[in-house]
Amino acid sequence: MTEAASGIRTVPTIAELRELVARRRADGGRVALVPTMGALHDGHFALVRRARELADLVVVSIFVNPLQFGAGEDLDRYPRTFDADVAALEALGVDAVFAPAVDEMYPNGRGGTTVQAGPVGSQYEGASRPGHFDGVLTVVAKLFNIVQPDVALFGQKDAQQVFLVTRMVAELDMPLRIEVVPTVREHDGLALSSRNRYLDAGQRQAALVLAESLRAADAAASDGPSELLAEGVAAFGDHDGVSLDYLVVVDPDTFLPVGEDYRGRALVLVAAIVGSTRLIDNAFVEVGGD
Ligand SMILES: Nc1ncnc2c1ncn2[C@@H]1O[C@H](COP(=O)(O)OP(=O)(O)OP(=O)(O)O)[C@@H](O)[C@H]1O
Ligand SMILES: CC(C)(CO)[C@@H](O)C(=O)[O-]
Ligand code: BAL
Repeated sequence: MTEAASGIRTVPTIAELRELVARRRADGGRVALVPTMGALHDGHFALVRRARELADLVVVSIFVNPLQFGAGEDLDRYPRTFDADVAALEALGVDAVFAPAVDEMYPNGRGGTTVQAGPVGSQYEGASRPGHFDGVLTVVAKLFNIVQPDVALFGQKDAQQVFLVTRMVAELDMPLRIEVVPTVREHDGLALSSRNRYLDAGQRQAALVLAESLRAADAAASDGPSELLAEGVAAFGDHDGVSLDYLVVVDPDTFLPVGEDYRGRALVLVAAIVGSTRLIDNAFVEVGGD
């Protein structure tokens, strides 16, 4: 374990992290966990700031989890900016960075015990990334067991992840609260994402179509689900180098697509490939008027 002057610690092992958390918990302190894959940006920092408000001890995990990447995905080239990440977290008053090696988390490799995300886990993101959410829930469950936080924070940008993690916590009776933080955007509406680094200037501009499609869907929401979807999809019309993966409107309570008679609050999910980079975004809308 290494300790900087201000007291941030980078902890590579489960045993050391458990010890550190147990010491603070013995003083009656509340513990918050912010799980990340590093390459931190202002979206992550919003989670960390909220964690700082909620807890006495803030743990940020940085772990690029191989279990949630499919064959041919960007596991090897996923951006890694560890020193800058730790410096930024130190400035935000984070107490500990849990940064385990892959062997520390999966000493028996792949093929061990995993959490199954269920049917919603194979829809939308899960349809394009088979096994992704089993990998996410498995590592998140491990992190919850290791840190045993009072609260864990997740970003609304990964809406399906939020839904599945919240449902896992409820269905497996995990004793913690999930706090969801709104999506942080660039001034022009692009949702911050570590994968935005893959975009060149032209692709960065083209990527605005995701947020535009959500705005178009919102503007048509009062007319009903099919109008909303038609307008959202139409926004992709003339964007070269962008291919729409899915645009769907779901009931936030079930994550199932809404029927044509649906009225009320709904969630529009969009995913598109810009160049070779897969990006996602989402927005709440009021179907059928306010
Ligand atoms: N723009 C954002 N606003 C709010 N939270 C975010 C944002 N981007 C990421 N997060 C949240 O930060 C946490 C860690 O996410 P992760 O490390 O995968 O970053 P990411 O930017 O989503 O990366 P990726 O490019 O892999 O999607 C997740 O809970 C995620 O939802
Ligand atoms: C929650 C998470 C850190 C699990 O690896 C990851 O899916 C992410 O960064 O959103
Ligand atoms: N932001 C979710 C993690 C992933 O894309 O693998």
